[in-house]
Amino acid sequence: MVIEFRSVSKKFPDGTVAVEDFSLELPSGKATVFVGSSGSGKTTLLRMINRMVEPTSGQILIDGVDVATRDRVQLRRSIGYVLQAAGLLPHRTVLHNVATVPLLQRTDRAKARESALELLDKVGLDRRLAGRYPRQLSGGQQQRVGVARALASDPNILLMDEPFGAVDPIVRAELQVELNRLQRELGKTVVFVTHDIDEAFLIADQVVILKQGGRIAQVGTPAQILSAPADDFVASFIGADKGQRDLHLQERSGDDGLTLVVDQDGRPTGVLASSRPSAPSEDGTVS
Ligand SMILES: Nc1ncnc2c1ncn2[C@@H]1O[C@H](COP(=O)(O)OP(=O)(O)OP(=O)(O)O)[C@@H](O)[C@H]1O
Repeated sequence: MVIEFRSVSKKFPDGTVAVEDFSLELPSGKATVFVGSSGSGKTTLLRMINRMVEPTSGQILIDGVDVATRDRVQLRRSIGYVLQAAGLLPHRTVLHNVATVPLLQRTDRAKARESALELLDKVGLDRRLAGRYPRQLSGGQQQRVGVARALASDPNILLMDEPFGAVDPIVRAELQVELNRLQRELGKTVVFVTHDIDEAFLIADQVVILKQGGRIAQVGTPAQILSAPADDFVASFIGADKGQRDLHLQERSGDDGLTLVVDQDGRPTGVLASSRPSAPSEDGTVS
């Protein structure tokens, strides 16, 4: 499903302008990542898609339909939402957490249970964890449950707000790879928020680098941004000014055939031009 922002602004009652005149199309079945420093309006942008926050002006359309015309509860249930702390219900089992929305929608209990178990398989969790409570899981496992729960109503859109922020770097890398796989397999329109540019490059089909007030510094594929940062702000944000690192190559698991140049810490610093010969703007190899 295509999501379109049309001149969207959000001013909170205390006068804070979180987003000003933001327009952008988020392509269907692709992952768009909003990345920017704290307070740049990422979460506000995300929450306006499912009407947890209402814009002050402008419109957000999903497949051409203004979300303002949709029933809020229905809209929210039709869109998957994953939060940093997984947002699981502490006194419910893993199975119950995953099946929450289908049960609310009065899906047959046995059917909800079976699909919840299948979702655990899908996100790489052992079915034996189904009877546990969230506190009996590791942070990474909790995040997987959070993703399974968001997928339970089979939404076409998945909103993810710093979902991997609270887990350690190794588990985080695993979750990023898993998300790439799921994204390819399920073809959802994913909107992902992070302040970590490296995470953005690993996950995104479309990267949106934001300044304060939700102002767009640059939009493009990871390859376009890495090879041609729009200005000094972007160059500095993506670390292009940090000088040479100890570089090697890594195939990205997306379907774009991209080969990233990464440093010794696995942070993307460039893209190999020969992997996508048809795109003339992607001629910069290493930043
Ligand atoms: N309910 C609110 N009332 C007033 N101001 C708010 C409210 N929610 C957010 N803001 C302000 O709007 C701006 C954008 O906030 P937002 O949470 O969208 O940023 P963010 O880029 O997601 O930041 P972070 O990375 O810190 O989560 C900030 O200045 C924030 O303080």
